[in-house]
Amino acid sequence: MKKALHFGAGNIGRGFIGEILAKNGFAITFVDVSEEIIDALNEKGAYKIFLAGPEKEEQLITNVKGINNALEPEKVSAALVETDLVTTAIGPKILPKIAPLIASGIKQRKQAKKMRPLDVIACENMIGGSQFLRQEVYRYLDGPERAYADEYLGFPNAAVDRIVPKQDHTDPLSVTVEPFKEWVVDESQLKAPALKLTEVHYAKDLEPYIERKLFSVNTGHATVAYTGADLGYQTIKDAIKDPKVLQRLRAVLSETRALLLAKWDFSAKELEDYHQKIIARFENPYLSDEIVRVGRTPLRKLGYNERFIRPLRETFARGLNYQALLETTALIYRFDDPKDEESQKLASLLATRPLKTVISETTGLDPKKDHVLIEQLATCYLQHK
Ligand SMILES: NC(=O)c1ccc[n+]([C@@H]2O[C@H](COP(=O)([O-])OP(=O)(O)OC[C@H]3O[C@@H](n4cnc5c(N)ncnc54)[C@H](O)[C@@H]3O)[C@@H](O)[C@H]2O)c1
Ligand SMILES: O=P(O)(O)OC[C@@H](O)[C@@H](O)[C@H](O)[C@H](O)CO
Repeated sequence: MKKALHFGAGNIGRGFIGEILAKNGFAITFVDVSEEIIDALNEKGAYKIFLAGPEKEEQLITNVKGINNALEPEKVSAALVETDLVTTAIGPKILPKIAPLIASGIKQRKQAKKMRPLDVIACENMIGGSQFLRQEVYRYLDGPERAYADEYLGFPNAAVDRIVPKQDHTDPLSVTVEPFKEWVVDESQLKAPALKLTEVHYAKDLEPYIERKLFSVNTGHATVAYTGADLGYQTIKDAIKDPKVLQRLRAVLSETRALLLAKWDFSAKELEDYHQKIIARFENPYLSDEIVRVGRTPLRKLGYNERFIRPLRETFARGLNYQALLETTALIYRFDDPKDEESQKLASLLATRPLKTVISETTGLDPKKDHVLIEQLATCYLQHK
């Protein structure tokens, strides 16, 4: 049986990546720091996925086990020597933390003279996720190890799309997911094309796909979250029933749609259908997704290449409309989740530093070059009642 090593046994890891790997005949070793999940995987060797729809269809994923990388890091590198594929769904900020483990596995593969290709696919919500992981891994490799990795290791970028909310099953492994799913991998960066997965789309150029996904699903999702939070809602499905939220979502999607149309080879009809489908996904009555999950880590979401600042910069540069994006981005500074460290850090920055400095430092916008956007964001923030 083929072997996959997957980092991050959380919602999307079990609820999507695990499903596809299992369907493709892989035995999966999940790596995670959650003792509860890893122990349960090793005890049961299987888990269930439920589809959030009227039928509540279920699927059993078998041939799974786990390694706790906080307790047994050496087992992770040993597993990497024997694996046929590596995937991650762990969060962009955690990738640098697992890079040394992956590097150590690569060193051992080299020592064991494994002269066969291996792809490492980061399935995170970020542009260039696998290539970012590659950079982090290479920091721990010397010259000959880098040469080995150049020859045998691929880090193809990817875009993954399936809404998997926080779970409330009594069984820690069961996971409820939306029926929709899409996984796109950059074919040009594959080292082991013989291991192409069914139900995964391989694109010659991933950029249009990742931008379409991030600036539609994720910009839209976060728009519902931050607008909904501001109006006192707790869940995405409740927030989107409010006409003010839906109107803001439509306005934001129309702005990012104009940008995607200007940049890439999508047709207007294709993008309109895609956006309509996204709205229906957010409205799914069988899925309960909390606003605090979708709005989580607001400092990450304010990043220069992230779901708001990049479309803001690019619509601005192209003379396109960006008013709804601007108003929504300003709301991120008002998002308050006492359990979210980044939300609390943002509040403390706002309390102690000048507003425009905070905007510039949190978004990476340049006070000289991007002063118009910084001014406009500050005005939106201050005018908000
Ligand atoms: N949930 C979704 O709808 C969804 C959809 C598409 C993409 N994503 C992306 O997938 C990634 C994971 O999201 P998620 O929703 O599954 O989050 P999650 O919190 O459910 O899962 C993350 C897992 O990583 C584990 N983890 C954290 N630090 C670790 C470490 N140092 N070593 C090993 N394991 C560690 C956590 O214990 C957790 O089980 C994110 O990049 C997210 O943007 C999520
Ligand atoms: O995972 P984040 O924090 O980048 O974004 C939150 C949600 O928008 C996201 O997890 C979506 O549910 C997912 O990207 C759908 O494919």
